[in-house]
Amino acid sequence: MSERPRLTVLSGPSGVGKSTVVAHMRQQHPEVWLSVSATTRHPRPGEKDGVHYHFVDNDEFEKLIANGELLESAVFAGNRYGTPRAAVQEKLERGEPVLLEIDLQGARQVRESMPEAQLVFLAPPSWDELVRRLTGRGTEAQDVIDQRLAAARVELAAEPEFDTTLVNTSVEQVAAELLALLGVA
Ligand SMILES: Nc1ncnc2c1ncn2[C@@H]1O[C@H](COP(=O)(O)OP(=O)(O)OP(=O)(O)O)[C@@H](O)[C@H]1O
Ligand SMILES: Nc1nc2c(ncn2[C@@H]2O[C@H](COP(=O)(O)O)[C@@H](O)[C@H]2O)c(=O)[nH]1
Repeated sequence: MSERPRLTVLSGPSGVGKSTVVAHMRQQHPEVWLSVSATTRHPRPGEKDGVHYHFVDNDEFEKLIANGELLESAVFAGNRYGTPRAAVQEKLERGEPVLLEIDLQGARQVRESMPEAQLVFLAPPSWDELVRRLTGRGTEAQDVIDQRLAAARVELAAEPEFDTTLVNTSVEQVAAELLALLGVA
C-alpha cells in the first residue's frame, strides 16, 4: 500500500463498468477496501445484503441521514444511495486507503468535505458503447435505462471536475491503472 493512504472516489456514468473494474481489481488485490453503500434500490439477482449494498427502506435511509451516519448521499434514477461514515473514518484513522464507488453528486459532496480526496472519473470509449453496456447488462427496464442515460449526459459533462480520467476500454488495463492510483503494488 502507498505511504500516503487517502480516500479515492471512483465515479462515472451508469454502465461504464465501475463495478466490473473494481471487482477485477479486488480479485487480484483483496486488500483494497471498498465502502459498502446503503441504498433504497431493490437488490438485483445475485446481489447480497451487506456485500454489494446495505439494502434499506426509505425510513431506514431517512434515519441514517438524520443521525449523521452518511458521509454523502444522493438520489440517483429514483433511488437513494449513501456512504456509511463510520467504516470510512475507521479505515482512514488506521491509515488505510479507502475506495468509494459513487455517483457525481456524491463525488462533489466528498470534494467539499474532504478536499484532499482523489477523484477518478471512469469514461466509456464512446456514447454508443455506454448505451450497449447499460442495455446489455439487462438489469433495468427501458424507462430506468433512459433515466440513467439522462444522468450520464450530465456526468460526462462534469468530467473536468475530476483529478484523473481513465477510459474503460479494457477492464484489465483500467484495473491496473486504478491500482496504481490507489498506490497498490
Ligand atoms: N471494458 C469493458 N468492455 C466491455 N464490457 C464491459 C467493460 N466493462 C464493463 N463491461 C460490461 O458493462 C456492463 C456494465 O458494467 P458495470 O455494471 O460494472 O457498470 P457500472 O459502472 O458499475 O454501472 P452502475 O453505475 O449502473 O452500477 C456489464 O455488463 C459489464 O460486464
Ligand atoms: N452518491 C452515491 N452514489 C452511489 C453510492 N453507491 C452507489 N452509487 C452510485 O449510484 C449509481 C447507481 O448504482 P446502481 O448500483 O444502482 O447501478 C452508480 O453511479 C453508483 O456508483 C453511494 O453511496 N453514494
